[in-house]
Amino acid sequence: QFHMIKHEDLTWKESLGQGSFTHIFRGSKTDQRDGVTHTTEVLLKVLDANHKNCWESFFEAASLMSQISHKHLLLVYGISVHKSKNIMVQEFVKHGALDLYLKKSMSVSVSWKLDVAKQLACALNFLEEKNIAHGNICAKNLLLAREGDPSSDNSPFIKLSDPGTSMALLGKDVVLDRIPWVAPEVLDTLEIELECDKWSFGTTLWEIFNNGEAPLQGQDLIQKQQFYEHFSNLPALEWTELADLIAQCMQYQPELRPSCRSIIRQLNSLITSDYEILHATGTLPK
Ligand SMILES: N#Cc1ccc(Nc2nc(N)cc(-n3cnc(CCO)c3)n2)cc1
Repeated sequence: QFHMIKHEDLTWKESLGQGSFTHIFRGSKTDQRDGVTHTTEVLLKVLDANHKNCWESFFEAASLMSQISHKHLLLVYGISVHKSKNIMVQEFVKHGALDLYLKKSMSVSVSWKLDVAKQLACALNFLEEKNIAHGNICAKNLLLAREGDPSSDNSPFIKLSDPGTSMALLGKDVVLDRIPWVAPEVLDTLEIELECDKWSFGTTLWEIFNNGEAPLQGQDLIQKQQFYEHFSNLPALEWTELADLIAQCMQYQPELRPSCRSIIRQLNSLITSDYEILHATGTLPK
């Protein structure tokens, strides 16, 4: 169920960093279509050689993304296996990971952030309708395809990346380090259900409205584990309606978390609320 890409059709460029057990590189792929050679810019995601045993899960994650297509889901062109290297070939998303973008550009507006949040909620709604849990929702896995800028009215556009290697295969420490994105119930079961993505959506909302700052930044694994043991919550945002939505998503009882439809409805009312005007001008419209 995968398109196999020949290694010689890939060109490798600079390293762009790393994820869990993976390294990512900018690159390009060439393919012949009706006798014409096409060169496409791609992102090459390579599974670390010392985690070769995870290759099924690595490709499982990718195949999840290539079985279904949606405008806010990352496009995976295929895989390439060469000697001991397992490579996922993804579309190259122009502006990269959202967490880094938010940290760099502190000047995105409240409506920009709400627009991104709504796009993520739509992607999750699409997955929920297909009963597919993603399992690794976070700002680092949101890729910015279009910046959108305040001057012209074009808005940002994001794509949800593949979930990467499944929790079951990641070491306990990697799972603990994903606190507070990973839902509390996952620590016991290592099973990902739809409700887990709602929890992670709440954490990601918190990140977006804190300009990409990681929640529980700098806390060690013990402190992170205690955060769940004490049923703690993230510091509430000033905007109470938004803080309420985050709190609804980050409820310790999975069945109490809102449906995607409810999340989208609440985001729509925040988008139409006067907060943006009040926030921008300090006064409410007459
Ligand atoms: N400067 C810069 C710059 C860097 C990267 C991209 N593009 C891109 N395209 C993708 N398909 C995936 C990613 N990506 C980034 N970090 C991860 C790991 C966490 O998911 C994945 N980046 C564009 C510009």
